[in-house]
Amino acid sequence: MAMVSRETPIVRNVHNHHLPLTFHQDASTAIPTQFIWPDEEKPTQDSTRALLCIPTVDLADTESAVRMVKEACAEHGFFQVVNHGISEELLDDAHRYTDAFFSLPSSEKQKSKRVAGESCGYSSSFTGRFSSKLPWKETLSFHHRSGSNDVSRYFATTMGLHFNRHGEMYEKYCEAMSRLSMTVMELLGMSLEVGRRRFVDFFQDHDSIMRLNHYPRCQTPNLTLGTGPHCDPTSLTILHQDDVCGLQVFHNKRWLSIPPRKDALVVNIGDTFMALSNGRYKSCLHRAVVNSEKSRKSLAFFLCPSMTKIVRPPEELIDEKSPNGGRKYPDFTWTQFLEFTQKHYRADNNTLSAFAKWVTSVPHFLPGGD
Ligand SMILES: C=C1C[C@]23C[C@H]1CC[C@H]2[C@]1(C)CCC[C@@](C)(C(=O)O)[C@H]1[C@@H]3C(=O)O
Ligand SMILES: O=C(O)CCC(=O)C(=O)O
Ligand SMILES: [Fe+2]
Repeated sequence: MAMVSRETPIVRNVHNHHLPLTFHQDASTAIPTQFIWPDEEKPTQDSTRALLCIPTVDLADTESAVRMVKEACAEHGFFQVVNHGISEELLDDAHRYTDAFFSLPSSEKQKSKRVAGESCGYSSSFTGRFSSKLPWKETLSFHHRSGSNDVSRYFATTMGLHFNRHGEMYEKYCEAMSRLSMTVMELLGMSLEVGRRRFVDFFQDHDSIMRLNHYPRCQTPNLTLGTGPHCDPTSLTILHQDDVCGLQVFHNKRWLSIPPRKDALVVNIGDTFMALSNGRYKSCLHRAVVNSEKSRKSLAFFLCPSMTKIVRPPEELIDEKSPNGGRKYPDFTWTQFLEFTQKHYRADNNTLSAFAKWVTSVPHFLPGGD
């Protein structure tokens, strides 16, 4: 049986889940068919070179920050922030601990295996969820509620006491991401002229998700994707890339790479915030490509409202005279939308509109319904 090199995820044969399909990456060995994406979704050579220079928002200059956020979010929903207050030491620690986790033997990582229907835990290539278009990645996701010790408890209980320090560090990282999310929510509130506190108050009791992405290098990077094309269904994503290029945004009908910048955090609007802005701000299609030279990591913090809060735009953003009473999307809760993305749908650029049709077609699901 071919030895599995460290760079390649272990893929359980998706047809009979018990037979691990191991394979060794070399020039002659094609990757398993489950990882090969359809031709129309495969990354082409030119897309790895075309760059998207997203606005660099200096959080120390509020006036220019509001203006730049407004322009970016109305166009593609992506910008990067500098002077964000997250120390280089904390960012380095987060990457170092992430390297340590993904370097563990698969048997250790499987201890935190994602449970079906749950959005947290460890997953290698999502073999338990999808049977084709498998992403060339392994991930670890966990919940973070502000002021709780969810994260350190998750690591201590799921991974064992020798992971206490991981948990404490990620708890600190998530608290820092929460604080930064609120700063961005102030800018979004001011840019939409609904007031600095409007969205900060809405997300006070947020129930967010932290996701660590590890993309092993791949001998045939043009056949697969690290993360397929999608719009984040969440409200706001704050992402730190390592020094390897891979994040791409679909803009002006082209896939454009966002070059990594160690001192910056990439921020993007998700579908839930697009609904909160009544469609004025865009949640944008993006993906992650892999390469044959180096593995890549990204740390993504997904801000999500508390599970039962009704997602409804401020009155100021609703023009009653427009069709549908001025509403672009129906009321919904994040619980409903998250379940939709986990059970019915692989997130893509139609997720929110498909969800809007689904949630209004099932009246007893409507919040406040009987
Ligand atoms: C709520 C979430 C679901 C996903 C993780 C967070 C926000 C982004 C979502 C995701 C990354 C979109 C692309 C597909 C997905 C399956 C993935 O590649 O991980 C999505 C995540 C998920 O459903 O686990
Ligand atoms: O790894 C990246 O750069 C992007 C990952 C992403 O889009 C996600 O996890 O939602
Ligand atoms: Fe994403």
